[in-house]
Amino acid sequence: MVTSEEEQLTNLGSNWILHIINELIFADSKKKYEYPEFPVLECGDPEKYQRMKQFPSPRILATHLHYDKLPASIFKQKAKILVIFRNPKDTAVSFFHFHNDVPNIPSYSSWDEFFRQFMKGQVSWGSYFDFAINWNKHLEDENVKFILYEDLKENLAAGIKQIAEFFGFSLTGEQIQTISAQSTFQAMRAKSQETHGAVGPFLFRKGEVGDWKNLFSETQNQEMDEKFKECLAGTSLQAKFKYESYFQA
Ligand SMILES: Nc1ncnc2c1ncn2[C@@H]1O[C@H](COP(=O)(O)OS(=O)(=O)O)[C@@H](OP(=O)(O)O)[C@H]1O
Repeated sequence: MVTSEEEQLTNLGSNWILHIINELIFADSKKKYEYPEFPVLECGDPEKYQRMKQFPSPRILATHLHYDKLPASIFKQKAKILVIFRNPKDTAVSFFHFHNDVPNIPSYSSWDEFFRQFMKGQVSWGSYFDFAINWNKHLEDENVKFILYEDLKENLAAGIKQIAEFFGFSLTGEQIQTISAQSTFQAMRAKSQETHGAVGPFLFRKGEVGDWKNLFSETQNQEMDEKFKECLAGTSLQAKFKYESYFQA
C-alpha cells in the first residue's frame, strides 16, 4: 500500500505538522503539494486504499492510529514516521472543544462528562494513555521521529529544522525562518477558512499550552497526574514530555 517515500504522523497538532511538511516540500521543490484527497489514513471509503497507490510522491498521510494498528506495509517500505505528542491535559481540552464546537459531530453535555469518558478511554480513537503506552515502545525505532507540541510552540524554527532534517530537506536558515513565520498559530488561524473551509476556525481554536487550567478541577488534575504516573512513570516518553515543568499546577 505504501512506498518508501511515505511520511506519517499522529495525534493532536496534525494539521499543524501537515502544514509544515507542505511548506518544506514547497521550499525544497518549488512545487505546491496538493493532497489528492483527505490525508487521514483511517477516514474514507475502503477503495481509498487502492487510490492511495496512485498518490504522487512524496505520499503524506496522517493518522491517529496506535502503532500496532498501522498497516504492515508501512514498515516493509520503511516509511518515515513523524509522531507528534501533546500533553494529555491540553489534548483532552482541545478534543472536548472540537466535539462541542464542530457542527454535525456528537457533543457532550459538560466538560465533566467528557473528562470521565476521556479517562476511561471511551472517546473517538480510544484511550490516549493506551496510545501513549503503545507508541512509547517505538519512539527510538529507525525511521521514527518524536516531536512534542509544547517544544514546537516554544521554538518553532528549531522544531521545523529538526523535521526538515528528518525528512531529508536541506533548507537555508532563511527558508526555515519563512516557514516558521507562516506556521505560527496566528498565521494559520488567519488563513483557516481558506485552507480548511468552515471548520477551519474550530480546528485552529486557541493553540496554547496550559489551556487545561481553564477547565480542570483540582480533583481532575490529580486524577490525570495519577493516571499519567501509573501508565508512563519511568518511560522515555515521560522524560520527553517534561511533565513536571509543563503540566503540574
Ligand atoms: N500553528 C499552530 N500552533 C499551535 N497550535 C496549533 C497550530 N495549528 C493547530 N494547532 C492546534 O492543534 C489542535 C488541533 O489538533 P489537530 O489538528 O490534530 O486536530 S484534529 O485531530 O484534526 O482534530 C488545536 O488545539 P486547541 O487550540 O488547543 O484546540 C489547534 O489550535
